[in-house]
Amino acid sequence: MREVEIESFAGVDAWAEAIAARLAETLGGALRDAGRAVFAGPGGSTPAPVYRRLAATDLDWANVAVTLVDERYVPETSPDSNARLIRDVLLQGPAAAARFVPLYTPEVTVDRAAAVAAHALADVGGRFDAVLLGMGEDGHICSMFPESPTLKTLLTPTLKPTVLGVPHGRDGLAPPQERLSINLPYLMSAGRVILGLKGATKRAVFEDQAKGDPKVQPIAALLANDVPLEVLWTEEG
Ligand SMILES: O=C1O[C@H](COP(=O)(O)O)[C@@H](O)[C@H](O)[C@H]1O
Repeated sequence: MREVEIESFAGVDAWAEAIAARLAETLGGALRDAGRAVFAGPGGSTPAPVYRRLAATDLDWANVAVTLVDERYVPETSPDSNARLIRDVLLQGPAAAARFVPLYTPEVTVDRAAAVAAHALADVGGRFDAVLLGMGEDGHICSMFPESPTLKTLLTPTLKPTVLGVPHGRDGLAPPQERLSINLPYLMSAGRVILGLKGATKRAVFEDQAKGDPKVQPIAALLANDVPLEVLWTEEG
């Protein structure tokens, strides 16, 4: 199991600034090398300060594709929509020129929507240059939830990068939502993966889960496989 240093920052501003700068550096490098770049980020309560700073970065956003690492199976009109957060906070200012690739489409089933999303991500190269992750207090990243029936498949390192449908269960939302999630191979093939953590509880959860079973614990799976992971933490929750 690989050791990854947890980099600590004094306050949310310094933490968000550092994450946004690293994401922008990696996206800028991909734009220079390939003329295009792909970013994938989370929803939830953590990323907004990072998205606000990244949105204002001077990048060739017209050649950047922005997508999600996971999505609740709800339309963007729902307050639970991760796409809504991306549109409201990241795709603003200079970053409004980016191409957004949502994961949610209204299909007959969540699995059909996952297949459509997998195709859409393949259409923008099937690989992410820069990824931002959040983590729930149960140790989930993306929509890789403990005891979820799709967890082992999502964490299987030998599959191709794809998007899977996740049945509703322990996501903490009321009512629980079906989900769409990228799988671990998408993180293994990424150029850079930054996990942003806030608060003492999440740091303790990360350190505990890092010692877990990579077949069923997402943090352990990140460390047991070749994910280019950096962990940035601030005490301020
Ligand atoms: O439900 C989700 O949870 C995780 C963690 O959310 P946070 O509020 O603790 O930051 C998030 O990364 C994911 O995108 C989201 O769908």
